Amino acid sequence: MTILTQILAEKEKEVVQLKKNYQPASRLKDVRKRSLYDSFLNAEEIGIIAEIKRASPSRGAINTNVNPPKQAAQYVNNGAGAISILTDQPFFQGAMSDLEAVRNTVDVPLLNKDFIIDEIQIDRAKDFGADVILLIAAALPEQRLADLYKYALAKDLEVLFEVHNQVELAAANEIGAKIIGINNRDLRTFEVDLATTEKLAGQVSDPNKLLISESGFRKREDVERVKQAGVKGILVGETMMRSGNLQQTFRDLQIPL
Ligand SMILES: O=P(O)(O)OC[C@@H](O)[C@@H](O)c1c[nH]c2ccccc12
Repeated sequence: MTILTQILAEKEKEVVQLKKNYQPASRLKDVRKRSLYDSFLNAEEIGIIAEIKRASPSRGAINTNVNPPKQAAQYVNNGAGAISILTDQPFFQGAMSDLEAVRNTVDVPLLNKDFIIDEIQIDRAKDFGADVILLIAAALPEQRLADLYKYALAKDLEVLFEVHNQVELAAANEIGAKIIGINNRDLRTFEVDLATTEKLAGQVSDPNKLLISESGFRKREDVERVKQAGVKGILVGETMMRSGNLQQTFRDLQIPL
């Protein structure tokens, strides 16, 4: 059984509980919409989505003492264009309350990073302050992805549609995803290879698609590589969470387009 399968099995249980217990109610103090698409598509620099990730199945504990709103504020002060908040608890030690806390601290677009398999998780993401949700092509059949995509749009959320190979990229196009995340990490094997972005980004010619490269960014040359491939943004987790000098880390990774 792959890790993705294990995570999805846990999500099934979480969704059962949510359907029993979750009382939909917006917690938003500031309802203004923050668009990842608009802010990244025509930017003059590579956009950086900095992630809050305490731990992960592939890397174990990363930074379990993080204070999410404080960390998010530092990300934004150093130039992050958006923040990703991992809210999965069993595998990543995140929480929905992290998202809410960050929402009340910074004003950039927020991505709720989780394994979404059901509409109720989208309702909850919206309630807790997400502007963008993640849909992982590898997690669900295409018809289900299409349904969830539509549901999110109807709730005025944006979707980062995550792909890792050509079949998944074809699904993204079929569904009409405007923001495509190319994950350099294979969620089945954990192997990270920036060539994934090089291969897949070259197959997207529509200038109205916003391409984001995800995972494995450590140094400037990594960003140069995916910039050549045509992406407008990068998603950086571990390097941010381990950085002892965020100003320096952002200086290294932020390059003009
Ligand atoms: O820590 P990294 O290598 O910078 O990766 C960040 C991000 O791309 C990664 O956390 C991620 C990409 N897709 C996901 C799906 C679920 C959970 C996590 C992820």
